Amino acid sequence: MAGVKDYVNTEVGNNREQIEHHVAQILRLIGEDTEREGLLETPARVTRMYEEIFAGYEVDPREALGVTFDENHEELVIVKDIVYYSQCEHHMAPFFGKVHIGYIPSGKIAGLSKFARLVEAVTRKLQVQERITSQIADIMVEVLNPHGVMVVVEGEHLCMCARGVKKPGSKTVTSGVRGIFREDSASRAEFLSLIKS
Ligand SMILES: Nc1nc2c(ncn2[C@@H]2O[C@H](COP(=O)(O)OP(=O)(O)OP(=O)(O)O)[C@@H](O)[C@H]2O)c(=O)[nH]1
Ligand SMILES: [Zn+2]
Repeated sequence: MAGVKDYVNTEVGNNREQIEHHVAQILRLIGEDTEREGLLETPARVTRMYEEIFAGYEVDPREALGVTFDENHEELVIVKDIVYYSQCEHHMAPFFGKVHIGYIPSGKIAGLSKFARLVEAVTRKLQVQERITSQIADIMVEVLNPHGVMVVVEGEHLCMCARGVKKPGSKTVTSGVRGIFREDSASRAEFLSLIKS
């Protein structure tokens, strides 16, 4: 499988010329001079950036988590502070932060790097934070069938900082809780205290 950085959106790659054309149009429409030196390469740069930041469309997130091992560890496993960058689907403005994933396996574990790959697969596209959170939790359940999953996502949304209500520093925190974590407040508390430590 390709490395996290190797994922590209081939749809963007196949439509490079058109995307560059439309980016140049937008530059003109906002009042820019597309012939000035600093902007000559900008449509091509934006297109290359789209190949990267929209690479999630090319990846099946279930496969990202794909390689699993049979193992008898039935205690809490946490992979925390997984940094993500995504784009809000309302404004196409970046939002970014950290994902914390905890699960209690029931015979099946995944390689640790695969959690970061799963996060890449669901965040590198137009998204809302709630959907990122529930997709990660649901795919964990589907692929690993664990006793429980808990996902916490922290996000800072530029559409709330740089424009609109202009509230820099405000953070959105979302959680997804599946299986045993729903009933067992002690497991939830253990997860929450460990992601803070
Ligand atoms: N629930 C949720 N809302 C989001 C997310 N990202 C952006 N938004 C919100 O999406 C909403 C879109 O609201 P609209 O009223 O259609 O758009 P708008 O006029 O640009 O809204 P303002 O941002 O309030 O100026 C805004 O309230 C954003 O803060 C997200 O990940 N989850
Ligand atoms: Zn937004």
